[in-house]
Amino acid sequence: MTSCITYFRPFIRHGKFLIHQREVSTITYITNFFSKINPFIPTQPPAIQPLKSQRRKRRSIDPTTSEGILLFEIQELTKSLNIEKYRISHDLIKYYKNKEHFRRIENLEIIAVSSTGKGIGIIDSEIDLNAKTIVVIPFTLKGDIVDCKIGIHQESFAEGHLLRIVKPSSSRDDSLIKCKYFNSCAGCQLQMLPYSDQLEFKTKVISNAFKQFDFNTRDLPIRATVESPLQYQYRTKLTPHFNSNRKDIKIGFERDHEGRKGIFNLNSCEIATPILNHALQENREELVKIVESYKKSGTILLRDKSIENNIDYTTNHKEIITQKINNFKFQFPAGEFFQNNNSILPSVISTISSFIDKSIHKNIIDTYCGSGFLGISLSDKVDKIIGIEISRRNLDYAAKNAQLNGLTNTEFKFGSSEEIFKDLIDLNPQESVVILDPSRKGSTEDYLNQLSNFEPDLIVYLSCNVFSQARDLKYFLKQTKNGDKYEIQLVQGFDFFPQTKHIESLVVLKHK
Ligand SMILES: C[S@@+](CC[C@H](N)C(=O)[O-])C[C@H]1O[C@@H](n2cnc3c(N)ncnc32)[C@H](O)[C@@H]1O
Repeated sequence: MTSCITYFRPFIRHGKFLIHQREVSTITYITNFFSKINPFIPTQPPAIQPLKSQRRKRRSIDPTTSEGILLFEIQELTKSLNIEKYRISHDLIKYYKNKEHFRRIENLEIIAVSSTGKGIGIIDSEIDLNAKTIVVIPFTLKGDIVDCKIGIHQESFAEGHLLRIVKPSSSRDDSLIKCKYFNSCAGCQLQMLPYSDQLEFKTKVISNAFKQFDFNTRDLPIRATVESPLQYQYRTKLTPHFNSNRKDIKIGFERDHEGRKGIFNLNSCEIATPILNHALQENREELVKIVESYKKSGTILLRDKSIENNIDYTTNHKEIITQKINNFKFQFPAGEFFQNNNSILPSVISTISSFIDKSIHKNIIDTYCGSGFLGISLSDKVDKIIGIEISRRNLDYAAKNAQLNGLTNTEFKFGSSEEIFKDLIDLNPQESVVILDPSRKGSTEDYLNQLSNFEPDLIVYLSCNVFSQARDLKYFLKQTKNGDKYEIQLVQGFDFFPQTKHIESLVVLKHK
């Protein structure tokens, strides 16, 4: 009995909850049960330890990651709601991590949606009846009333798992959901939201990102997010995971369902192109054969290689893929980076084009150039394109793609983007456009300082992580030598990834 009391102690003190939601936790049952059979079980909560002694040194959290974004947005929300005390005891974090205890909450109202695409609700803390616990619940919208169970506790919030929508938000339309795995698969977050609302959500994410990095968003030219012509069936590459158990092979994605994790079998993905769905369904035996040849878990590549009337896919990382965007052809190895949603690429190119003035701009410096997609697509706007890329395989294809499209005005260099600036001494900065399109983590201070010293007339920053983009732009504008000589002329999202929380963001800066 003593060990039972020790085991349940953190919860027994909360046999009585004074909360707005009706709580039906297993703990309540257990507490009631033990209270009945053992009168020595304390009915009053023991004194709560002073905050100070419970506080651990906070690890530093990268503000451009999901965790950092949530932390910032939760702080903003609690400030706006005047909730001074929201916390989770570290004893409880440890407890939840070690034992699988779930607390069930009924009729919880979702009061906001974070830029991570997850809804946020507030419940009373389990450790301190005067404090609140923030709950973050995937697949929910502002205004939904839900039943959920509370799982693992993180430092600033608890993970909630949706059990049931009790009353839907006025924005929710579940008839729009096309995928049978929606609510279970971690891939898409927004299928229940009408597409125009998805675009609005993404514009707000962009605004949140700039706000997080101290921009006054009212002064920024943030334009409405550009829609994707294809809202389903657009993804040209999938990388399903497989497990290590060869007797029960599963090929699919990470589950995100009622707190259960792990890979689940998936034989369709509504956002992927039809040929990739064919691979997942009809050609599943082929995929299983490939997986059988591996000993461990991993991912399998599915790359759409359809072009014109030739509809096909490959699983071979080295196979050379050809894609046609506008009037240009691009080749690259199937396992290397290429943009994933071809349908929206022409509108990105035409937006960037609209800022390039043939009478002023003579050079484009395409940094983080991959296989040359941006520079080559804009090659008819200027006299010279110089690209730089850190992946040798991508770089080789940038040079080959220039040839494939009959271009003679390009030069592609191998190296890290910071190294390009020393080679630009012969170029007139006032005639130059610098494009940067780094990966999720963004650029570096070294790069941004050199960019500022070079002082090009136009800077075009395309990013799949608007939070690292906003961080970089804050640094560039405020902390580099010539940053204050630039003004932001455009901030615009492009919906490269409909039905998901992701957004591609384009920012254009012009020398004043
Ligand atoms: C988001 S992709 C963009 C590629 C290209 N702009 C496109 O649209 O296809 C980012 C590229 O940056 C490259 N990269 C990453 N770090 C780099 C660095 N320090 N210097 C140069 N290229 C880098 C990656 O290999 C990848 O090809």
